[in-house]
Amino acid sequence: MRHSAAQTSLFDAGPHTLLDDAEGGVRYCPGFIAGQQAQLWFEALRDRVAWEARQRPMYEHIVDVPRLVAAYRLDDPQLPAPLAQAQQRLREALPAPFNAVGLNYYRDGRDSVAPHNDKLHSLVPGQPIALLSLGAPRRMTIRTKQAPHRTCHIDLEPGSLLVMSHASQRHYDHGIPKTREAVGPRISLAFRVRPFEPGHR
Ligand SMILES: O=C(O)CCC(=O)C(=O)O
Ligand SMILES: [Fe+2]
Repeated sequence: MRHSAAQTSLFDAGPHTLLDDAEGGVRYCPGFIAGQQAQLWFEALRDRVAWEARQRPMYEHIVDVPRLVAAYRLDDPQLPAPLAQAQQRLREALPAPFNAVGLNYYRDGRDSVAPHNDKLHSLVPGQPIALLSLGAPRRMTIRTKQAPHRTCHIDLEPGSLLVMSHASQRHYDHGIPKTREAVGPRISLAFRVRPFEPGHR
């Protein structure tokens, strides 16, 4: 890891190591972005991103993906300002050469993401995934893939950053379960290092 004043401030914000492995495991940093800033980014992205409602096959049916999504390459000239600013903040804190961001918009407690690991073939080995949370808090469940399953729950607060190692994707699944509790809307930004081919858009 690179050492810089900005990186020290990441650690000053009080990261918690939830799981450990040779690549940094899974770390949670509350207050990575100030609350007011997180709220402004939430509102701007909610209102300006061209959110997509997707469908996917499940067994012999086609089902709605239970959240709205969007994705950008970070070199996109149309990149919304909050994403460029968030990328800059990440660059101060982590050495990873993030080049892509996936956005998830959970409108209410019925929206969710099923337990999964991020697709390893579309990630550069050794590079982390950084999840920045905006809007209402939601609970994430992280679970060992192998029995006996060990489960950890973490409430992802607005302005928090969750950094997951590439290695952690092989051994753990993560998801945002549905909840019957009255929860407000949440947007997550998943910054990744993708193996884009030169010239590919
Ligand atoms: O919303 C989150 O915090 C998790 C999103 C996620 O796991 C993903 O986009 O792959
Ligand atoms: Fe994921």
